[in-house]
Amino acid sequence: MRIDVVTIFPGYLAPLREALLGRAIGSGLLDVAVHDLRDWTHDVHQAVDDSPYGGGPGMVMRPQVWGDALDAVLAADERPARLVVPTPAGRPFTQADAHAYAAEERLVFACGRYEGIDQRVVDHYADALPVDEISIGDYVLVGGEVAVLVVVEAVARLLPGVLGNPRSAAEDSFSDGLLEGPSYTRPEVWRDRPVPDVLRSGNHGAIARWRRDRALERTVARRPDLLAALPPDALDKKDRAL
Ligand SMILES: Nc1cc(-c2ccc3ccn(Cc4ccc(CN5CCCCC5)cc4)c3c2)n[nH]1
Repeated sequence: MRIDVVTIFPGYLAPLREALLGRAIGSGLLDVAVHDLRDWTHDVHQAVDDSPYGGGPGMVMRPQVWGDALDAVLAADERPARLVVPTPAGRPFTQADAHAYAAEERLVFACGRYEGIDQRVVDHYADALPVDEISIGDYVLVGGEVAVLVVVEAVARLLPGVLGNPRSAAEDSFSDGLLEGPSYTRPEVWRDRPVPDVLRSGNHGAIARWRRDRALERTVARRPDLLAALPPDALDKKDRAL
């Protein structure tokens, strides 16, 4: 998979080259190119923003610079691409989106700053390729770069060969619609807190039941919306008895 990121702060994307993702890039599983939007400015001030039509706070990013940048970046590789534009006003990015993006040959991310990018940029490219305006949560960041780090990490870990232990991606929380329950490792007792006995019993049926119960309890307490979204047959009689 090829990933391109266009931003006025290329340094913000440096963490992509660390650790797991750094190894994925090194092993050729992932090809990441970060581009400085200002390379496509032509004025001495390298202006990328201007005042919003209709008034309002802050500045809006100019369409011309983004058009020149995205035309050049898209033309640099013939693989079909999906354009992903983080925004507070986007559709929520989910694990299902991460799986869908992991199947793409190429992702191009447009990182806005200020109050965002002139809407005509998204509208223009939506005539030529799939464009997603996505939010990573109901809070307002200063720009799209952190959202891109989140999305790239969620997608890259799903690529075959990137994770040392592929089972863990397959057994992600949300994969069965519930939050995952608590995890424990050695020592058996830590600061007078023992590991739950069932986990040391070797009784795999009882362990599976206990883990399911803890996942249900946690989901009820923290994410009742996930329960409501479960298909009707997702909870069995024992689940409902909890
Ligand atoms: N999930 C998520 C993604 C982002 C994100 C992504 C991309 C950009 C580009 C710029 N910013 C900053 C910014 C600040 C203020 C506004 C205006 N808006 C007015 C009404 C109330 C909400 C804010 C918009 C954009 C970005 C923020 N934040 N959170």
